[in-house]
Amino acid sequence: MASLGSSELILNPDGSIYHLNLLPEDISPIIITVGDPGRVSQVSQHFDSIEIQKTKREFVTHTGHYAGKRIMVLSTGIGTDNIDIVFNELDALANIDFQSRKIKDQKTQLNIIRVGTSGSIQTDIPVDSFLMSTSGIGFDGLLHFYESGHVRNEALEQTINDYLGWDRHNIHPYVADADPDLIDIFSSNRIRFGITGTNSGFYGPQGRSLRLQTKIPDFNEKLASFSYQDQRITNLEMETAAMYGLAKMLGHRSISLNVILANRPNKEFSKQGRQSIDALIQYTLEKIAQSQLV
Ligand SMILES: O=P(O)(O)O[C@H]1O[C@H](CO)[C@@H](O)[C@H]1O
Ligand SMILES: O=c1cc[nH]c(=O)[nH]1
Repeated sequence: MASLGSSELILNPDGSIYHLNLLPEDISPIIITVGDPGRVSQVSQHFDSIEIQKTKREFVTHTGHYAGKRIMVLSTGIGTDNIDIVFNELDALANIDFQSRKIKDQKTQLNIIRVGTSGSIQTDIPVDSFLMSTSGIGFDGLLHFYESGHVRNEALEQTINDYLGWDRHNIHPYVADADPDLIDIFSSNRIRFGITGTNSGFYGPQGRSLRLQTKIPDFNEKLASFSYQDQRITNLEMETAAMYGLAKMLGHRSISLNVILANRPNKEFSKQGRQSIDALIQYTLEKIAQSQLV
């Protein structure tokens, strides 16, 4: 097997990976991702000890210990463009030998758990509730750049594309599912479930209009009216579908948990977002502590 060239696997002078600024020993197979760099310490403040703190651009990492488990929390910033960087570089840290620049024979599987925020498109999913994404519908296009057909949920993908008929707008979403083992670990009666729409923007791509007119005026309503095998599209955010697709292609496991900050049809926004996010962080850490994850 040929070595990966220095323009492909890019390492910093200290041997760390290009964007995340991490060495292979800095990571743990239990990884919490958050969008907001400020949310990293909101997670790690609950750790029993913090071993590593590193930062570059929007990528802040704290690795530490919680209830006897080594856990890392990493900020991804906003959007699936960053998710592409984060997942490829986390996988490189786990599964590429940085000395030989060759892919390791023995792979390490990572468990990547998003603790994020999102907007509900259903009237009955209130602000400050917790939602687990069983599938992600990617309007962002990232998976179209990879050989990803084998990991996508093609039945749901076909159904949603037939229903929307938005090929005329150059919009052809892909679909990828959550990892079933992580669904079991993080489920409880505190969690709502739904299909999450992931898009490449916060305003027009989520049907928001301040001064600019959107091209599809009933974007959110059309998504909210879709159903598939008793499941609905419940919420919109900017990372989940790409996380699910990339995790499956790379042989990792991923789950996305979100606090609902906005209820779009009810035109409400949480007045206690920080407390709700902290509650989801503590819920997630407890579920990790109780799990067999190592
Ligand atoms: O709070 P995070 O995790 O960043 O998630 C949501 O918030 C950001 C937009 O405000 C997007 O990243 C969206 O996915
Ligand atoms: O409406 C929302 C709220 C949070 N994050 C999003 O991406 N959209």
